[in-house]
Amino acid sequence: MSTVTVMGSGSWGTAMASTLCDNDHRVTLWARRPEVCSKINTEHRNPDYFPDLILPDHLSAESDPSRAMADAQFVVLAVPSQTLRENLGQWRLPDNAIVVSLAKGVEVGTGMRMSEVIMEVTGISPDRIAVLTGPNLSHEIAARQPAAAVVASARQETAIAVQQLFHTATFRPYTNNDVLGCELGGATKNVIALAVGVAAGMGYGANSAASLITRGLAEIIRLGEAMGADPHTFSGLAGIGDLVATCSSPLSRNRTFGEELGRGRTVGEISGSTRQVAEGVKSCKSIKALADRYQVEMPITHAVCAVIDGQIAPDALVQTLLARAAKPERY
Ligand SMILES: NC(=O)C1=CN([C@@H]2O[C@H](COP(=O)(O)OP(=O)(O)OC[C@H]3O[C@@H](n4cnc5c(N)ncnc54)[C@H](OP(=O)(O)O)[C@@H]3O)[C@@H](O)[C@H]2O)C=CC1
Ligand SMILES: O=C(CO)COP(=O)(O)O
Repeated sequence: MSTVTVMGSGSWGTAMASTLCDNDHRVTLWARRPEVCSKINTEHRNPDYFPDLILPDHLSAESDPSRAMADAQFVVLAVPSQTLRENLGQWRLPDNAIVVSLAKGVEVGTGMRMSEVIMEVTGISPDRIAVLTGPNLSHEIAARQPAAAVVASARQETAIAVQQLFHTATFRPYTNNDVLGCELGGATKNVIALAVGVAAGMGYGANSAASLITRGLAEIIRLGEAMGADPHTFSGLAGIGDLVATCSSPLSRNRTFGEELGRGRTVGEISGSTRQVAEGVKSCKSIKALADRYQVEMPITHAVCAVIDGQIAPDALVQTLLARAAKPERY
C-alpha cells in the first residue's frame, strides 16, 4: 500500500484517484474548490465531472495543496498542461516523492513537454518523473471498463513502481523508456482528433475519419523522429492506441470540440459552454511551432491551427488538405 496524492480533481484526476483506490492505496485528491472537496468527502461524488459516479468511500479530498501532499510517496499531476507551470510554482512537492504526469499537452510559448516543465520548475531529477498515457477516456476508466496504458520514465525502476501502483484488475499499464515519444503521442493526437471532429461535424463518415487518423499518424511520426523519439512508440498505446480512441469516441472533448466547429459554432462559443479542457485547442499552436522548429511537414496540424485562429473556416479544413499537391504515400 502506498500514499498517493492526485493534484487535480477534474475528469482524469478523479478517474485515476478512484482507480488507485482499487489497490487499497491511501489516496488523497486535491481540488482547488473547497465545495468539490466537501462533496467528495461527504457524498463521495464529484458531480461537475461525473454526475452519476459514486466514488470509493476511502478516497479523501483536500483543498490545501501542502496538506494534500503531506507524506505522499507518489504525486500524480492531473491539471491542464497550460496551467501546470503556474501550479508547480505555487506548490512544494514532497522530497523524494515520485512524480507522475498525466497531462497531454505541449506548453505554449516554450514548446516544452510536461516532464520538461516539471524538471525546470521543481528541479526534480528525470529519474523521479514518470508519464502515464494511452487510450484512456476517463468515463470508461471510471466505470472500470478494461484498458491498457503506458508508463514512461527515464529510469526503469521508476516506471515499474508506477506501473505497479496503477495496475488493477481492469487497468493494465505497460512500461516504456521513450518519455519523449509517449508525451508527444498524447499531445499530438488531440490535434488530429479536432480535425476528425470537424469532418464528423460536417457529416463526413468513416473514410474521412480513417484518412485523417492515418495521415495524422504519419505527421506525428515525422515530428517524433525529428525530435529523437523512437518511431515504434507511435505504433503502441501512446501513439495509434490513443489516436484511435480519441478520434473515434464521442466521449473525447477534443473530437467533440471539432465536431461543434464542423457544425458551425465558434471557438469562443464552444470554449464558453464547458469547464472542461480540450488540450488540442491550445497545444495545436505549440505543436505547429515544434514542427516549424524541426522543419517537419504537419499539414493537418497547420490546418487545425488555421481554423482555431480563425484564418480559415472549419468547412475549408478538409478542402485545404485535399487540395495539397499530389505525392507518394510515405511517412
Ligand atoms: N479526461 C480524460 O479522459 C483524460 C485526460 N487526460 C489529460 O489530463 C489532463 C487533465 O485533464 P482533465 O482532468 O480531463 O481536465 P478537466 O477539464 O476535466 O479538469 C481540469 C481540472 O483542472 C483544474 N484546473 C483548471 N484550471 C486550473 C488552474 N489554473 N489551476 C489548478 N487547477 C486547475 C480543474 O478545476 P475546477 O474543477 O475547479 O475547474 C479540474 O479539476 C489534461 O492534460 C488531459 O489531456 C489524459 C488522459 C485522459
Ligand atoms: O486523452 C484522452 C483519451 O486517452 C482524453 O481525450 P479528450 O481530452 O479529448 O477527452
